[in-house]
Amino acid sequence: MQQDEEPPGAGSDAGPQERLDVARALLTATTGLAVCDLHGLVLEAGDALVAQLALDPRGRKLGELLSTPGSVEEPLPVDRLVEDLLAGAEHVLTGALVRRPDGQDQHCTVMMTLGDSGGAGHVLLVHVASSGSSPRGTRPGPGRDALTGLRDRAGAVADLADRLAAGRTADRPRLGVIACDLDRFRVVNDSLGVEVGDQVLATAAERLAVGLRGGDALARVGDDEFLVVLAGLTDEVEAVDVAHRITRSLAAPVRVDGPDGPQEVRCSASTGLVLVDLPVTASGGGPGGVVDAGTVLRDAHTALDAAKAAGGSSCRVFTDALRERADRRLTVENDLRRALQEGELRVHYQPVVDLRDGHRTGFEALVRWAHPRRGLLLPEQFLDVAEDAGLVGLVDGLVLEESLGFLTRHPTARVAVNTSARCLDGTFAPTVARDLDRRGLAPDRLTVELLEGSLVPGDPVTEAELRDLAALGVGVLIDDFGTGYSTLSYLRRLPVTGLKLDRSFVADLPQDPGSDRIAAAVARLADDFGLTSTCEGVETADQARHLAAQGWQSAQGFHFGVPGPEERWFPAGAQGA
Ligand SMILES: Nc1nc2c(ncn2[C@@H]2O[C@H](COP(=O)(O)OP(=O)(O)OP(=O)(O)O)[C@@H](O)[C@H]2O)c(=O)[nH]1
Repeated sequence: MQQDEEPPGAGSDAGPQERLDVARALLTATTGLAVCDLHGLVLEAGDALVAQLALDPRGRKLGELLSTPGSVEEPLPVDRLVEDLLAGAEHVLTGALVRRPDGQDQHCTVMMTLGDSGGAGHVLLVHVASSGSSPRGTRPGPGRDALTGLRDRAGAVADLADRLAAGRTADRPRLGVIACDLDRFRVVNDSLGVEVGDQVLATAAERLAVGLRGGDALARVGDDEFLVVLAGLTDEVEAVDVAHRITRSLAAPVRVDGPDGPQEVRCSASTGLVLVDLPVTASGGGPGGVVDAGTVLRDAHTALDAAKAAGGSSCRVFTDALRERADRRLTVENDLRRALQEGELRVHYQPVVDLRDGHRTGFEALVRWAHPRRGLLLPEQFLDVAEDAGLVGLVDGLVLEESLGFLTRHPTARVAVNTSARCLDGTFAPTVARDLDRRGLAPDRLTVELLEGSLVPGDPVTEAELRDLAALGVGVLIDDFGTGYSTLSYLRRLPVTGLKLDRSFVADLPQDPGSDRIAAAVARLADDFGLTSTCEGVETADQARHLAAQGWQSAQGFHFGVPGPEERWFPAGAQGA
């Protein structure tokens, strides 16, 4: 990683917020201070640094005392960092290992600035902020993550359990535990390679370390997941502030050494915070009752899931209401797994008509759950749970299979199926091609509808899947058009064949002038791009006439027919569209 070329947060172009964050980190961290000459020779050292290093560093070179985070053998490249400062950077910031003579190496964050020695030129001001240590030191090995040098999951859980068992003290009544996970990190790996992914992970670890105070701990507990334990909290606001600061600092671009040279990568993170009232005694019984590490981690995760569900790059604090919601989701998830096995999911079909003459051009396939107790459930009552639980592939696969059967039984029909972008994992297009071929179906009788908001811009796997589908002749339609983000860039980049206007722009037609202008503009856009145009949620003849006059080609909605089972459209023995 090029972390020493210009470390994250370094440079004279650091924004005011970032400078404030750095200043705050220094004020709150257990910081060792040293004054060095420009070759890194330590001239003066504070007591905290002497304690951190377990020796008196005066007269020694920084490179002997500090190494790069990944390798204890590799001295911190002090000369390079000083060069950045001399070139104008306000400060440089990097992760490092403190190499202690007792072998108890410590992960730390080093910040350097230039100071004025008062006539004798510049000196180097060095701040070494400790970011947690291991009983066995930070050399990658058991209990340590090899990439970042941080504690691994097992080490983090053991540390948390120890802290909970130790209970509260007057100045440490609470713990704050933050689960932090990078957003859509897979895309970085897939598009730029795992080496760049590693650089992003290492930078995230460094940025997290900067925000730590004495006694706090940081660990890498999963692929792209970190755990921060904030010790000695008296105030809830303090913890929320740290969580927000982490979210903000990770949202800043990361400079990496990419396949085509240096570049910036953006990979935000979501955070979930849980506040734990520590028990009065080791056996529990304090205001928070008995708390175990597993429960705390589960609650932090529940908050993290809520932050992810809010779209990422955000922070959520755990509450009992979140727990109840998570429990309810788990119940629905288990029920859905059973329903999939017992064949309770059904496909209904809603007609799509040509707006010019009202003839039926095809159907949209819509999943329903014939729940034994709750009746017929609509997709919005269970699909988000299916997405979260990784079941959406099974649901979409079932709808696709049923729809292909429908096309086989009704040779002139066309059908559009909804597909989660999550299913575009490299296997979708080949599966569709094989299934169409097996049934002898023309590909242009099938359209795949993708929710605009579920598409990840720039994901090469998704883009390749869409290209393969389009090359096959399958329609690719952006559903709920106008509600997601990066819409226009999709039209430019992706082989989309059609747009479906979201029902929210249809609901207030023809009276609402805003909806009217949007609908008209999107119709023109579709026309200009040579795309098919469909509107959904058409409920009145007035709306249908208005949309037809704007140039929309086709429509669906209660005005033309509510979704129903196959038999409604094709009574026994009937065929065709
Ligand atoms: N570069 C790199 N990648 C890793 C490492 N360990 C795991 N990964 C990858 O990290 C990715 C983790 O992705 P997920 O957490 O499933 O998903 P995500 O893309 O971050 O999506 P969300 O968390 O839902 O926002 C996977 O692609 C793993 O292969 C590692 O040490 N280095």
